[in-house]
Amino acid sequence: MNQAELIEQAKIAMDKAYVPYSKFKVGAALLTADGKVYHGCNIENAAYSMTNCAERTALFKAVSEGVRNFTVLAVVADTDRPVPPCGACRQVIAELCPKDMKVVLTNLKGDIKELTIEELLPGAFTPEDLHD
Ligand SMILES: O=c1ccn([C@H]2C[C@H](O)[C@@H](CO)O2)c(=O)[nH]1
Ligand SMILES: [Zn+2]
Repeated sequence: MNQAELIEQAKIAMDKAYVPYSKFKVGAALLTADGKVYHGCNIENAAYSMTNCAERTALFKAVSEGVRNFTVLAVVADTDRPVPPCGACRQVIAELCPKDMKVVLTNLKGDIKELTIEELLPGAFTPEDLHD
């Protein structure tokens, strides 16, 4: 699957967003080395802080199926600039994805920004920091 196709998958995921409070839909599509795609959307809650972002929804779905061989994560929203993942998602991406994995940020106008998670969250706290 190429990048344009993965972005289309993220848009399909975006349509599923449950956003009665913010009305701000976000979609994510996470590609694995064997070509599987995990969709994620943001899922809000009346207890606002329980909201789960699109990026973490996709990652948690995959990890809950024992899948970790991620190669690209695409994220889309109707933003002026390519949608930047929040700090919480950056931390979770840093934990679960390879340092050099491509994160493709985009918007509905077709602007695209490609970054690695190392660039999105330099010097992240990682599992290695827990060891002696
Ligand atoms: O990268 C982002 C940024 C925001 N949101 C969600 C959280 C909330 O539901 C809404 C507004 O912040 O957008 C995401 O899912 N991903
Ligand atoms: Zn987030």
